[in-house]
Amino acid sequence: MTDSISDDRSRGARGRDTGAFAPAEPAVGAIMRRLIRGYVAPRWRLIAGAVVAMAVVAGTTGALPFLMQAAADRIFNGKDEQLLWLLPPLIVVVMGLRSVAEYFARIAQGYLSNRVVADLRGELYERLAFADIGFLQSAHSGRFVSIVQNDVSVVNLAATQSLTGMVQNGLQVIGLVVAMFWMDPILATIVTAALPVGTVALRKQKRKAHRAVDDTLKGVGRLGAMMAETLQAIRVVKSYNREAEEAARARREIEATLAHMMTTVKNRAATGPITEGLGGIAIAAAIFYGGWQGIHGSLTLGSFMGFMTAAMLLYQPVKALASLHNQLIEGATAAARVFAVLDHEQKITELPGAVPLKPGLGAIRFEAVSFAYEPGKPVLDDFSLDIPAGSRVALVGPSGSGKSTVMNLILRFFDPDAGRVLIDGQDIREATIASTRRASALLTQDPVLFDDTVIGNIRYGSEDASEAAVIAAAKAAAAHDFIMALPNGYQTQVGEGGGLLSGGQKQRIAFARAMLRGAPILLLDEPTSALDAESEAKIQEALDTSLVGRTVIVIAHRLSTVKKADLIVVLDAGRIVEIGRHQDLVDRGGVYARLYASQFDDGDAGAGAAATAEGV
Ligand SMILES: Nc1ncnc2c1ncn2[C@@H]1O[C@H](COP(=O)(O)OP(=O)(O)OP(=O)(O)O)[C@@H](O)[C@H]1O
Repeated sequence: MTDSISDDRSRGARGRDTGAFAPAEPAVGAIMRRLIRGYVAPRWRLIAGAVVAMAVVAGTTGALPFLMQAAADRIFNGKDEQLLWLLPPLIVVVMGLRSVAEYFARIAQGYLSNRVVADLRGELYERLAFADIGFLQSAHSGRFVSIVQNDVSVVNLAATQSLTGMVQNGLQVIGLVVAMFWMDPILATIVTAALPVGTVALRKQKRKAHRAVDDTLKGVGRLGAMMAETLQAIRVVKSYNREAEEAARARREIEATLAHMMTTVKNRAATGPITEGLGGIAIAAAIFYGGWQGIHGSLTLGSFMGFMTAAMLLYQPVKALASLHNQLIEGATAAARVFAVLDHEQKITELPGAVPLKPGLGAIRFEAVSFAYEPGKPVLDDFSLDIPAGSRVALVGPSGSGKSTVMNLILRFFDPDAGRVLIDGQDIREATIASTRRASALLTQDPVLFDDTVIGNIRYGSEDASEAAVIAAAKAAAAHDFIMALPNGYQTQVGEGGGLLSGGQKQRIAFARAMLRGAPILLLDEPTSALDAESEAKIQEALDTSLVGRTVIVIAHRLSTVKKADLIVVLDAGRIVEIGRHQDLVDRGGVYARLYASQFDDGDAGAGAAATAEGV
């Protein structure tokens, strides 16, 4: 039993990975085609320029053996003095041309690969921002960060660079092989016979290379998740003296990832002996055959030297091609993970003829709604509820009874499995997503502030709002006075997550943001539960005065805050077990009455409640 508990904990949120980013062994060809078609081909002009530059590099490389042959045959043997004056400047011109072409080829290649990275990152970021909440919750956010940052870099390093490298080196190989066959077809056959043998040997490495890279990327993703979690939870980490354990946990992951990286390194290094071994045999055979022909046949020293120059020059691009093959697999593996995120099918989508939700007063209706986050585990079961416009409704019930889920469905974060949710008589599934969400303003238990100024945070989602409107919203949220007392007033930077403000201040800024949005529906997910009595009283007062006419749904554990609600909905296991006004429910003596009594028997709850008894 103990073991299973510790297993669960070590996996926990830290180990979450649905496997969505770890496709089976990727079809390298298909992935490369997609990468080329979608990201490389649109820059065809640049590619054309790069190919021309690479062709010049290959052509000038192929010309060098001929120049060597001419030097040996006509200058040394033929004593051609005129050529002696001509050849060196010609070599300088050829080499100069080669280096200029190489310079442009490199710039084009660098731009192309970085462009692909930029495109992929932009697309991923956008896709993640629009992704379903359910998908985003399927893995730690650190893993998504790692895919955007790390996996995409591997696509760049391996896929696009190796792709251009393959073109460049491939052209050189073609140039040199053509030159060799031109010079001596038999010698050329001897040297190039090694090429197909090497190809077969390299293919065998493919599976190993894929696994190693996949494991490395997963490890880096886990490390990213760990780091994000440790930093976010740093106050808890320190207060529990867990710094050393957190560091040790990260170190274990780093060491495991290092082992996977070393497999990749060994795979890459293994291409050396394969190409070198085969290259050595080919050159030895060429020397023997060439030497034999030199002694017994008609092969001149110049022809032999020219040929051997070509054979030696061939060695470098062939070696590069061999290691690029491994890099290509690495890049394809990373690209497959990136594409898995890009291809994730959204479940919350708009119908083809979706229309904007007509602005109304915020009446909400649940019609026989059933919903489960996971198949077979129903959270709402045949749930029907009518919330008239402008009313204040409190959702109460035990933890896990489905209160937040009701809000998730109003915001269309998820769709019901059965039944309908209507806002002002319109099925929200038939409306556009943006207009549905515009109908509500959400205030969560844990207020979310961005690393921006106070005014930037209040204006979030209402960027066009005037300064006067911002101030009016801040006043309605009882925030104006403390904002004015901040060092730079509305221009004060709030720090990461609003870390430079108190919990109550953050909540009031978040409330001002919700007020500024001017939505007819306000969803309050226990927004005051973490506040001190004074902050809570201020927010309650603001709620009472500023929200007249709006539909307010509040989730509250402390029942003192819901006494004035028009309707109290008591949930249990996804069903409404009681519904009515406070006094009616107390008089009925059912679940609510018992919950209420238990809270007021409890000394703490009673004391906390006393200050806010005039709540919603
Ligand atoms: N994203 C999710 N994926 C899977 N299950 C979930 C998810 N969110 C909630 N649940 C489950 O759905 C049930 C209802 O959760 P919900 O958050 O709606 O309850 P709640 O009444 O708001 O609880 P609390 O008062 O503790 O916030 C719970 O059993 C919870 O474990």
